[in-house]
Amino acid sequence: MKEKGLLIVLSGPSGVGKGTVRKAIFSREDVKFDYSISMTTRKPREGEVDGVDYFFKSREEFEQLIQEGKLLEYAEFVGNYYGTPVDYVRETLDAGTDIFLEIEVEGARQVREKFPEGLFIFLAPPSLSELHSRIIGRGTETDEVIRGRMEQARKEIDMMDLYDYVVENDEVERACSRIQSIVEAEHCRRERVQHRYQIMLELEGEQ
Ligand SMILES: Nc1ncnc2c1ncn2[C@@H]1O[C@H](COP(=O)(O)OP(=O)(O)OP(=O)(O)O)[C@@H](O)[C@H]1O
Ligand SMILES: Nc1nc2c(ncn2[C@@H]2O[C@H](COP(=O)(O)O)[C@@H](O)[C@H]2O)c(=O)[nH]1
Repeated sequence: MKEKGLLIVLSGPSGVGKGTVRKAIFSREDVKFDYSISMTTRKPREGEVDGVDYFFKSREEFEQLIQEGKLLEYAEFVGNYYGTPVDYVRETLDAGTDIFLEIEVEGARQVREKFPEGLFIFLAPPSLSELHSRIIGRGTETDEVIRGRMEQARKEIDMMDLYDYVVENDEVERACSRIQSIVEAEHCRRERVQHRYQIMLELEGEQ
């Protein structure tokens, strides 16, 4: 039977650099995993493209998707819905390809319940003041939204111990390399477990 792909979840507070790090990882030539494009009811930012950055939906459309069980997880984050289409994730994993989700903390908690065998990585800021500077520096949110996201960030940072790994995003390329190393190490660990299991089966067969 074909081995399933690895589900990789990158989470962390808004503005820490998840999107920046994810794009930098996917621009590397040796990357073999796929990216799950999320659904959202947020309005597109300048330059964002439907079907590339997100699938942009109305609230009615999003609620319909929830009703139909089309989302692996979803959360309402500072006034908008965000969610992961379940079919694409399952098909990719079944095809033996790793899939990468970049989602907020409540969604990550839901994914953990459904896929405890996934790899959960928390991207942490060097400090709260640096997080604040980054989110302001991006220049995409109003002051009110920034306040909401910073408030949320304090709660999210409190949950980082629930993750398999915490990676500091001090410098983008360094954070990418750390994440890639973690994924490689996880693959090696799984191969060892699988190998051990096969040997145990052989031993049992001999008895
Ligand atoms: N290591 C870094 N050092 C300095 N600035 C960074 C670093 N990583 C990201 N940034 C900057 O921080 C800002 C926020 O980054 P980004 O949009 O990737 O965050 P995010 O976690 O994806 O945010 P959100 O969750 O709101 O989508 C951007 O302006 C980005 O250029
Ligand atoms: N629970 C989910 N969270 C998601 C998903 N896709 C993105 N996100 C997170 O939402 C916030 C805000 O994103 P922004 O693009 O408006 O800045 C951020 O933390 C994203 O990581 C998802 O499918 N599910």
